Amino acid sequence: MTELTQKATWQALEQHRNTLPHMRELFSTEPQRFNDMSIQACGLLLDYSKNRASKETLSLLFSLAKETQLETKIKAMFAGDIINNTEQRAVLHTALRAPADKVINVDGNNIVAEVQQTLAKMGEFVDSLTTGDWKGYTGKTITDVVSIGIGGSFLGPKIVSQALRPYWSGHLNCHFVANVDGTSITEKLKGLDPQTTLFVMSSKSFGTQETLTNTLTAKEWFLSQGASQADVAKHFVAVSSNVAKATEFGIDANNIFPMWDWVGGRYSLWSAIGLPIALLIGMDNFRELLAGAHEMDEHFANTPLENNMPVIMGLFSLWYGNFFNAQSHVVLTYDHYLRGLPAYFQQLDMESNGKSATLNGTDVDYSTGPIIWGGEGTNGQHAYHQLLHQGTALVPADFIMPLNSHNPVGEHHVQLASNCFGQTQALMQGRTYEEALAELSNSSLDDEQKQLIAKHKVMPGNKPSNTILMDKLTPSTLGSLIALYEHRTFVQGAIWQINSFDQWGVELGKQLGNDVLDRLTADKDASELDASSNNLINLFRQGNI
Ligand SMILES: O=P(O)(O)OC[C@H]1O[C@H](O)[C@H](O)[C@@H](O)[C@@H]1O
Repeated sequence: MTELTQKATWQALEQHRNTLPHMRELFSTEPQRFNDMSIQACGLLLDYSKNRASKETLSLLFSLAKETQLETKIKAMFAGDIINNTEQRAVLHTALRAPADKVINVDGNNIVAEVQQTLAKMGEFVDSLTTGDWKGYTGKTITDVVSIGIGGSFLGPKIVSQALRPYWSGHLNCHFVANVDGTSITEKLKGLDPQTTLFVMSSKSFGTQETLTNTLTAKEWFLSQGASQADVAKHFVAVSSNVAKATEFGIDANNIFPMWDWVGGRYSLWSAIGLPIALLIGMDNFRELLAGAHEMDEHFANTPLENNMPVIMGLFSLWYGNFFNAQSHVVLTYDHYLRGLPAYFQQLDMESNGKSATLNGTDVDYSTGPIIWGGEGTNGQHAYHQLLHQGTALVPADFIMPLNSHNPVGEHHVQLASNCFGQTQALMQGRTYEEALAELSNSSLDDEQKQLIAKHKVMPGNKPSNTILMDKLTPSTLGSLIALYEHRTFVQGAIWQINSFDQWGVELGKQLGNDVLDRLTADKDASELDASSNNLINLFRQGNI
């Protein structure tokens, strides 16, 4: 057994789990529950009252957080300690949104100054593109930006740009290419004019196969349409921590925006990786996004655990994963602009906390990161909510909704809100057999049929959810919301004593993929591989089944 599961508090939580009454009962005996179990910070309200928790639960969970030195670990992250121990790196995405006068030293350099310089460089670039000063090789204004990147160098900019659609301020449009599947770039390039298209190649390492291949294809397309090699500088810029490699690739050194190894890919939208966002919403709004995230950083770093939003959310997720065997967590956004957020949180959390070894290499004997999934309300209500309500798996849910819509047409928003709140209520209270039977009292069914149908209409309830509200979706509230989930991920990783900032699990597939590529392209024999891989390779070479 690991130290964590041996802790008296851990064991007390295990005992305590079975003593909790149904949430219906908790609500009926605690009229103050919403007041006691909701907090406001950074433009967000978190209602966590619809959780399987009493005062004792909370007190045990906070004790666990304290005993696992969560507060010390939070301080260590903000101070730039080398908390990513397997890569010997600091973890400082928070420095990307720190105020300009803050000093955070890494290896003797004040990184906040470097961050500010890069933001200024981004600002100049955004200005020159949005004013139309930056011209393409035939003197035309740039109208389209194609962002090429994958993983953390793709999803953040894409989802945030989508979420902040009401803030797009200029004439630019932005397209995203990530997958190495040639269809992705081919379809994106259709209809684009090389004279008015600019490519932003985003790769922290500048070594990612998909991004290099897509950029080469983009460059070939560009050159094949009449542009010359000398014109590339006006149409290709890069964001990378590997400036040398980017220059070698042919990107003009003046057009490379730096990032740093103390920013993890999935935490990097706040850096120059966010350039596509800034191009669409303007630099002032981009700075608002950073300010919102910074506000959440301050809240996380300085608020006692008991009132700390990311801590509370992290602890509840751990509560269900470790003590109720919940294997997944659903994020339900009741806002069409936020429809991509579940995928973003999926990348953030699953790449961070999908680990099985503790920091010192011991195997864990408890669940770590859950499967994060989700979608847009109300669509999901007509699909997978059935399982949330009556399935055998326990799936804790987060409901996210702005109180005011950017598109207040007719009755839409009030209907959206009624669905959102109605769902959390149904999950919590459920429907008993007696209630279901009573609902059928006026039907023409005979008693036997009524009893059968009533049985199928029973909903156990007691299904946990958090509700997160904001006045309106703005760059600032979105910044706070994303930072909230970043820190929630940190809280869980810290208690589980895992490294939330490396991703060794993605390496083997890449390595073997490269080996397979050799076998597919160089006709290298594959018979020494397992029979399945060997046959699949042969079928691909053959080109038909
Ligand atoms: O930005 P890059 O170096 O191109 O990396 C792109 C992505 O690929 C890697 O395999 C990781 O799984 C991601 O964390 C990373 O964001």
